[in-house]
Amino acid sequence: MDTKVNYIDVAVGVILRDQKTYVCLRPTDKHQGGKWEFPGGKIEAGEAAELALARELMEEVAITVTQAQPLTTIEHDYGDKCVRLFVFAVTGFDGEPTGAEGQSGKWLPLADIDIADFPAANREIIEQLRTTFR
Ligand SMILES: Nc1nc2c([nH]c(=O)n2[C@H]2C[C@H](O)[C@@H](COP(=O)(O)OP(=O)(O)OP(=O)(O)O)O2)c(=O)[nH]1
Ligand SMILES: [Mg+2]
Repeated sequence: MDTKVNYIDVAVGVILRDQKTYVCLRPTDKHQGGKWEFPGGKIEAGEAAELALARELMEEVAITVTQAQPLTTIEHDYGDKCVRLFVFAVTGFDGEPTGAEGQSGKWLPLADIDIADFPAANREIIEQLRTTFR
């Protein structure tokens, strides 16, 4: 039996400005649908995480990333799938974030961030944001 875990690698951007972060609502028909998320998506085979981040943030929220730093990497088993999130703090960007794929988006004050609204894998990010960026 193959016991190796196949992780889905995902690039995630915590877009930061004025003590707020831009989050999007995941469509209900998608994995973890109905939860808020940090924009991002699957890293393609052979693609660097930073490049996937820039590509996904252009596709999903129509911004050009000009400054990003790795925040953390999170491995999480949802039971139906395992994800590995490469999380970046996006502190510089051109353009104004918008739900470019028709999804809802909003600037969420870091003071109001609540783990209950995000996928379970995001717990560590939420806790880090509460302490680091307060
Ligand atoms: N983008 C994003 N994905 C997250 C977060 N937390 C979390 O567990 N995930 C999971 C949900 C999904 O299983 C996976 C990301 O997949 P995705 O649906 O965004 O991928 P994608 O943008 O490439 O979309 P698609 O082409 O497959 O439709 O990571 C988060 O904060 N942001
Ligand atoms: Mg996505």
